[in-house]
Amino acid sequence: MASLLHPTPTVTTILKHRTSTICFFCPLKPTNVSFLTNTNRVNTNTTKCNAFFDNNVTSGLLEVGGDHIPSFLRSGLLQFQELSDMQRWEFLLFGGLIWIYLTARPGVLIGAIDAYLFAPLQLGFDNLSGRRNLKTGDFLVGDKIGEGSFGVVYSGVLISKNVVDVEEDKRGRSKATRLEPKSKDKVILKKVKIGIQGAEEFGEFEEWFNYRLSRAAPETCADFLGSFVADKTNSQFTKGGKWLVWKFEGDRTLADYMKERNFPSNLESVMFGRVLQGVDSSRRNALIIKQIMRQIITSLKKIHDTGIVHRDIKPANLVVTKQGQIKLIDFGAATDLRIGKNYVPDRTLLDPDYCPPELYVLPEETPSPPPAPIAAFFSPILWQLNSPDLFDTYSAGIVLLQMAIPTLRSPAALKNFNLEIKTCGYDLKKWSESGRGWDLATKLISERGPVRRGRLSAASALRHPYFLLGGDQAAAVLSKLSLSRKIIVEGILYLKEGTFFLPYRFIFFTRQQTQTLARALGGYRA
Ligand SMILES: Nc1ncnc2c1ncn2[C@@H]1O[C@H](COP(=O)(O)OP(=O)(O)OP(=O)(O)O)[C@@H](O)[C@H]1O
Repeated sequence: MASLLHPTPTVTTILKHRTSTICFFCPLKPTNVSFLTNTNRVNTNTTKCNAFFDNNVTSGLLEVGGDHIPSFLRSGLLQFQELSDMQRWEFLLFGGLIWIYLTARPGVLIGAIDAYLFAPLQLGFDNLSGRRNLKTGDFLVGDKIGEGSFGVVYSGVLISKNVVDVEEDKRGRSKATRLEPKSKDKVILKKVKIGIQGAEEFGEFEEWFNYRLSRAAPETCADFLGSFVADKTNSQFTKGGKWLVWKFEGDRTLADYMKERNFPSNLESVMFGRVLQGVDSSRRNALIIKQIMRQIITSLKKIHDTGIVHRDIKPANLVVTKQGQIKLIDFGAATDLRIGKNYVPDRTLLDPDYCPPELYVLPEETPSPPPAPIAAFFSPILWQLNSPDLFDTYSAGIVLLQMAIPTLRSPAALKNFNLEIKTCGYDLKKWSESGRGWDLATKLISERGPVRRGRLSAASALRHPYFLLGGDQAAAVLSKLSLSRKIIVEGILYLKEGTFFLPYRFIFFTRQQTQTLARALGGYRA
């Protein structure tokens, strides 16, 4: 049954013809039609919808085929019809605004539906299907592949009778070395550390985020299989220890690919299924990077739509699947700002190399979240005011830069870059111009042009802003000064431009030294 607002004349109609919903304007040919005005029901036999207008029905509810409209809906619609045009517009406007608010990011309405309907349904379904009844004996733990502050990550296999023959060695330990497991049975197991402060809470959060995303945006992250608590102690398990389990999504992360010299070409056939033909290599590289970036940003958009900010976006947390999908992993630092999950105002969980300058996902003065329903109700306002999602997009920007600039791929180079970009006030354009001399390089490396010019001479190159903003010169001059002069100069460098006459007057720099320092100031100030 559907309600349709009738444009002219002003009639609100509900039409139902047996089982199918129909439109007032369609060339319906019902028989045995009854329609209900505000006051009475009129039965008629007609062959066309439009015939109702001929019967002077300009307002009322229409029932076709003898079906009855539920009384609450009928009374609601009748009340709506009794409103003046102005009141109807007001009603619609108010309803529209409420709808916009409830559906605006991070989605109060869909979040409530998820929490009160989908989550319990998932729990019930998983319990019935046995998905939530994972046990210690279901897994064989293999090699350790990573370790964070709160967990240790292992590869492993889900024991399935058809796939792996489990044998016991002389000491009674399980062994599964004789049969290769099928890739679909490979899993990743994360053991939550025991006795480390915050580890247990971290495990709970990571589990919660994985379940939430498995409902809201499953394609963005690794397939979460569930968790279990070890029920015995042996060489692999400690009784009472919590384990989280994911499907094995791929044996390398973006960080692993980026470490190789031939990145990004090493991802070409993974991303595109084949080697791109007829495209020159630099363009091919650009296409691969663009594809990776598109996937990262698309996944971020999806998780942000649910109110989740990952807070640890970096190449090591992006698994590349065999099908060329980039999947987000490691949601231990994530926060759901729809309900304030894993949000502690003054706590920042971050990798300093990928973290934005603001350090916090919300301003530090943001209070601790209230109970979930209240937090959820106010979350669109919080989101609009603070745009917490931009925390992740900064990290994604760093990933893009590392992919595009090979010299930024090593951890040391990235640290250096972070210092430089801080000095440039996080102005990447300034960084590329002053620090890297990009503009100068483009003017030095170019064709001569028709009159054998078109490239900078050494003299003009020295006048280029790259050299004028010479932090190197400031450092060189400073290194030759006595300590007392150094302190004064440091102090002056700290002040704004226009105070340079001071060293000239009082500490007898040569004019040239003063000018050099003045020029250097822009580049030196740390
Ligand atoms: N679903 C998966 N499929 C394949 N590999 C995975 C999967 N999940 C994790 N890994 C691998 O395990 C490594 C560690 O995982 P994860 O980052 O979640 O653990 P962690 O303990 O938080 O480590 P860290 O804090 O160092 O990031 C990843 O870098 C990746 O190589």
